[in-house]
Amino acid sequence: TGSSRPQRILKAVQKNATKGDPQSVISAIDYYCRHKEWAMNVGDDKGLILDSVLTEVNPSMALELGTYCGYSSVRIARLLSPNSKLITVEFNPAFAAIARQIIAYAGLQDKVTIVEGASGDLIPKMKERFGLKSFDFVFLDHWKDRYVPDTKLLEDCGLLRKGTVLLADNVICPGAPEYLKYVRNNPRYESRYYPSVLEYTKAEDGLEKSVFLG
Ligand SMILES: O=C(NC/C=C/[C@H]1O[C@@H](Sc2ccncc2)[C@H](O)[C@@H]1O)c1cc([N+](=O)[O-])cc(O)c1O
Ligand SMILES: [Mg+2]
Repeated sequence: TGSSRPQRILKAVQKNATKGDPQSVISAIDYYCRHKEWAMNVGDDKGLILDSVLTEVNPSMALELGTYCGYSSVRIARLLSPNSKLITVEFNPAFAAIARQIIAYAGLQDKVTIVEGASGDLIPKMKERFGLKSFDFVFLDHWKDRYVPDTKLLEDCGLLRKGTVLLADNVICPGAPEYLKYVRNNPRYESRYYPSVLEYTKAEDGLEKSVFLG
């Protein structure tokens, strides 16, 4: 039994990045996944769009669905203001364990809370568990068939407020057609598509930004 891809990504971070330097962690993962072994991080092309939306929103409370190795957790948390927080939800304990180490290596452990479990189970418990009113920003990057049910769940649990920004990865590749239909035909959302490429490839992909109108 050899190592897993997430374990090899962690090794590449420990070998090539500087402890406490989030940008070097991001660059180390991007280099490894572009030149050695592809992995499903949002990546450097779509990452620049994520960065620009985050800078615009400047969220106090951010939610990420689908942590994987923590690449986008680091991208998000490095741009948060002091006292702002990211909650990231991960279903697979092995992935969560790697992500925790990568987030800590970047020095961002005080800004990021990784919760292990399924988004569908955890979203209804978030208000009570974290004493929060609502999220200012949500990054969707988990199972693509969970984008619509979890968006509806966030609405129903009162976790979205007027102006909350949802940003969804992979709306073209692998694709989230039901989600695009849901947010684009819904008067409660103002949506915009940001064209880009699938991480580390030339295939078409993009991010959908949707503002909840309340
Ligand atoms: O499948 C993709 N992403 C699914 C991601 C899933 C991640 O989220 C949880 S599932 C979960 C987490 C929380 N709650 C419930 C379930 C998994 O353990 C994984 O860490 C994907 C695929 C490609 N691709 O090119 O094939 C490219 C991408 O950028 C992708 O994001
Ligand atoms: Mg993705």
